[in-house]
Amino acid sequence: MAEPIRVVVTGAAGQIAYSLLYMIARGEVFGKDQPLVLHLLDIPPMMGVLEGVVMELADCALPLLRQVIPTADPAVAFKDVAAAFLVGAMPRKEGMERKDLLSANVKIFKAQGQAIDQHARKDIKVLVVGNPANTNALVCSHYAPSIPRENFTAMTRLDQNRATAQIAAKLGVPISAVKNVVIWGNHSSTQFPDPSNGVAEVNGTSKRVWDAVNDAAFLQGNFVETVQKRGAAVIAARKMSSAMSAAKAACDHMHDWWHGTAPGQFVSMGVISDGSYGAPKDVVFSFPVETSNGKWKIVQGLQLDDFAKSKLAITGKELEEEKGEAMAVCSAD
Ligand SMILES: NC(=O)C1=CN([C@@H]2O[C@H](COP(=O)(O)OP(=O)(O)OC[C@H]3O[C@@H](n4cnc5c(N)ncnc54)[C@H](O)[C@@H]3O)[C@@H](O)[C@H]2O)C=CC1
Ligand SMILES: O=C(O)CCC(=O)C(=O)O
Repeated sequence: MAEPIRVVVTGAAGQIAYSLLYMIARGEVFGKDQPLVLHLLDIPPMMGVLEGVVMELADCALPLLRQVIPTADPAVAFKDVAAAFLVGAMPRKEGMERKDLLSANVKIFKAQGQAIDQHARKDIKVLVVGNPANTNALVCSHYAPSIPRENFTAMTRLDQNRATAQIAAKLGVPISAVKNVVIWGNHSSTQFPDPSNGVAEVNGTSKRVWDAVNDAAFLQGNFVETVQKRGAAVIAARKMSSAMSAAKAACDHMHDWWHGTAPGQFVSMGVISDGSYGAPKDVVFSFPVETSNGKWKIVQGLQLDDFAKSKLAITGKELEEEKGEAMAVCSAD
């Protein structure tokens, strides 16, 4: 069996972590033959709750879990870690936009970027989940200059999973029959869920999602809005933000980054933009990517119509504004 790897989850006493830790420790992300040492970071007042999570992890009797290190010290949490799930941040309440969290949350990601820079492995893979996820990932990378910028990513896989589920339901096919419906831009209500390169297996035949659904008004209207506003709909219903589905999406994201995507499969990841498809450069923008050997590559050559281009422009503008605001907050600190 392989040597254990160290994996950190921040916000480890929170609701997403409660689902996420079990999935990671069962081997659903790094593999069923990859032993793990789990580092659990939370803030000092949550250490009592975290102790309960540690007890439960022990009581799960998971063969791959070699050690659990609960801590409130980022230096301990990030020491020698190969992968980081940065979940710990304040969630929004009903009526707020995710960017309303920016001033409180970016400072967390500045401090954690600095700790990653000093203590983590230089090939660490960082997934930022805490909102506003794209801009937090940008800030985190900015304060970890010794680590390549492509090692910092933000989660838009939940949005992709939501979009895929909406299309599958519309067509009355299983989720596994729908592929390559992707998310562009920000994990916010300006994101653009794009079915135009999606394919679906319907009655044994592979079709473009666009042709299979055959309802442009739905694909450019209700579908887009439902995915954009799904997080808010869950908050309105649950009075708490999505957690089980967020944990599942975090596992999907890291799994595909770690192990690679299947040939021809696109997944959505917030990654540092090189300006592809006219997106602003140097913001963390969600693109369709393919992954192999632990690296992601933006899928090139997809066609964007005028509708799609206008949506990318809106979400790109929002990311540039968030970047300006975040950097101002961080430099005022
Ligand atoms: N990107 C995405 O698709 C999604 C992002 N989110 C975001 O994930 C974040 C976490 O959500 P939940 O787990 O539901 O929240 P939660 O409030 O249940 O848990 C957050 C945990 O983070 C901890 N925390 C706060 N500051 C910290 C710090 N400096 N270091 C370490 N831990 C810290 C808190 O003490 C708490 O235990 C929120 O910002 C939420 O908006 C949630 C769902 C989807
Ligand atoms: O919507 C939120 O603010 C919290 C959870 C989230 O980001 C989501 O469900 O997409």
